[in-house]
Amino acid sequence: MSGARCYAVMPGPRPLPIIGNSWRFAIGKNPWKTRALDVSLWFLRALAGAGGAAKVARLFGHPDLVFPFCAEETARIYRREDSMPHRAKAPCLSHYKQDLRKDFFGDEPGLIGVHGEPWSRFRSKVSKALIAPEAAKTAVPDLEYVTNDFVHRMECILDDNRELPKDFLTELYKWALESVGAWALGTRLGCLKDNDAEAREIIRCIHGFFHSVPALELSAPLWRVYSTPAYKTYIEALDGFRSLCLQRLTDKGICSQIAKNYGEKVATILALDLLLVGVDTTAAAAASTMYLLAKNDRAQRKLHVELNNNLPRGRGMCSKDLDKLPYLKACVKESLRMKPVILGNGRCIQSDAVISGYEVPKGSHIVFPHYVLSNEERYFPSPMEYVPERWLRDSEVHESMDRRPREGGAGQRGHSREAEVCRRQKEVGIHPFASLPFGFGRRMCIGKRFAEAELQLLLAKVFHKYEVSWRYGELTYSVTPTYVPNEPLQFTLHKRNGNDTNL
Ligand code: HEM
Repeated sequence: MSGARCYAVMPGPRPLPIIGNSWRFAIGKNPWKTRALDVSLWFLRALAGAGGAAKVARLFGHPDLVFPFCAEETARIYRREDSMPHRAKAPCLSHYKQDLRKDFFGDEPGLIGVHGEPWSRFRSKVSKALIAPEAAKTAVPDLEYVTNDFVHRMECILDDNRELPKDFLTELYKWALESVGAWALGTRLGCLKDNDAEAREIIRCIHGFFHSVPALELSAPLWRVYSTPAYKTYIEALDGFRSLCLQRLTDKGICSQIAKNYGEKVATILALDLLLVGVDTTAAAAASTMYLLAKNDRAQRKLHVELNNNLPRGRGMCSKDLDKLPYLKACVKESLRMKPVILGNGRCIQSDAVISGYEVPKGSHIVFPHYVLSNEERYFPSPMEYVPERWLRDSEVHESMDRRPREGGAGQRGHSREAEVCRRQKEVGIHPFASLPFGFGRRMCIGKRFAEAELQLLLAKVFHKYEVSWRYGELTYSVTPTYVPNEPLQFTLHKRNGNDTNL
């Protein structure tokens, strides 16, 4: 490690004797609030300086956190990771799988909250079936049914001013859960119905689960001392999801392939993991993309032109139809750049390493803060501007600009601004490690292709049918642990004339 600086001099908040740095999160004053980790990341970025790294050391019951604020360094660390990457622990979930319900999980604990050999064994069983491009492509027709039902539901829940209800984020959770159910279990769960007792029970579990995660996994682990209300809700929800997966596994869906090869137990455990991480993630991504498009007339108009020109009429959609929507895909990438669902991905290093020029001891937890990198001028010029075109290839940019409806002065000004951002983006290029919403390497998101198809279908249907507008102030966001808006998502929907033939 010659030439590297000593770990002790890496910048970071100074730990106090005995209580270290944990007290900062316990007190929860800015910039150390578990729900405002975006603020903590920008604070650490300032401490680190350009291209540097910062740390939060001596956290109670948790390894030190090291934050390298550099895309090159991120690439270097990811590329040297071993065959069994360790991610951050999810202590309460591990406790559920490995202690409380050990009789059920045994030596097949799944993917989430699992590391080392057990993770590697499980992932090698399920990886191929889930990651293969065909896995998401063949799901498109089933996902389209779910999406059509959801868009129909959106119309039904509008108020007299054509505004969506305050709890629209929960509606998005229902859509995402129904979609994962269709893909993974090959069945309809019924979450989009109002009066179905079983559906109500599932939705109660979703609420319980997602609302108790921050208290259990991000705050002081009081649940280890006594059964806190959040703990009870969480365990009840996990038991509910587990029995749902056991009862609803069918001979269709992606998990049925796993069941054929490795048995129903492995398939059920996989289904549970997919439900646990495949619902709030896609719902958050859908919420942010709708919001950013609703606030950006120019991008929304361009998207509508692309949809109008390419969506099939008189038949259902297939994966080839999604391939004709580069602008829509760019809109999703741009949303995940500005508002990534997971602010930073992590790896626990298994041996000593030099990171950003500092000696970092093994066992430290490296957090790649891609939320900060993807909102920095040096990687994405004018980072606060929503410019999906920066993700398009040259030919696609020209095509999308030519097709843009000409609407006079304001449109022209927008056009030149977006062209200028694109020009500057072309100059710096897009660093492949500056925006990594789905992670990277062997442990990257196993549901990426499915999530992309699911999002594209929903957004295509919604923005083809409606002009979506936003009549309120800027949304604020919290980490829950996904990055979601705090305020109600009361989008206003106006039907576009004659464009709902697809629904
Ligand atoms: C926009 C939506 C989504 C985002 C942004 C997202 C993001 C992520 C990220 C950042 C990771 C960690 C990757 C790493 O450590 O390198 C991850 C892991 C994972 N995701 Fe996703 N995800 C999304 C949707 C989904 C969906 C829909 C599913 C399944 C239905 C899913 C299943 C998983 C699983 C099972 C893992 C754990 C993989 C492992 O540890 O081997 N995700 N996701």
